[in-house]
Amino acid sequence: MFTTKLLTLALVVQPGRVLLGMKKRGFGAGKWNGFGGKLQRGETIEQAAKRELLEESGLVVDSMEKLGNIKFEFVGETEILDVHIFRVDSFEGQPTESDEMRPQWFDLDKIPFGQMWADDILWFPMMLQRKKFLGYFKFQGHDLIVEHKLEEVKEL
Ligand SMILES: CNc1nc2c(ncn2C)c(=O)[nH]1
Repeated sequence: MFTTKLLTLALVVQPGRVLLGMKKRGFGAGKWNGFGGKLQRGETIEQAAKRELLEESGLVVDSMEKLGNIKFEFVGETEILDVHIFRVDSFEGQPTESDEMRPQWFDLDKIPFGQMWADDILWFPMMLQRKKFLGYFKFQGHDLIVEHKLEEVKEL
């Protein structure tokens, strides 16, 4: 009954700040988010995360760690979004606007959670503390969380 779509999400973190992108079109347009998207045929999740970051921000990953996995359900829809979340601590290049994303650095005490997906404020602190986490969020529309689970885990 449910199908699953694998997606990647990469958060680029430097001391005291995080890079977010303003999504310019498509799913989640108008929200600040990390960088990511779907896997191409034959790609691993890690390869897709690196490719999507390069395509959407112009940055080449030097080091990246898998920190989270969140499954999203939307009431009335049968496709589960299975989002694999990575933290990027070192990269090459300069953040560059793409068709999809307008990148901007945010101080960690000024993250625009009010203009992000409603779940982000709940798991960002774990990602910033390098904690590993598993989550499940059920959304009603794109703004209301009607159910969720979020736990720190030792291993993903
Ligand atoms: C539904 N909440 C949510 N969805 C996302 C996110 N990143 C990519 N996608 C598809 C996110 O942070 N929250």
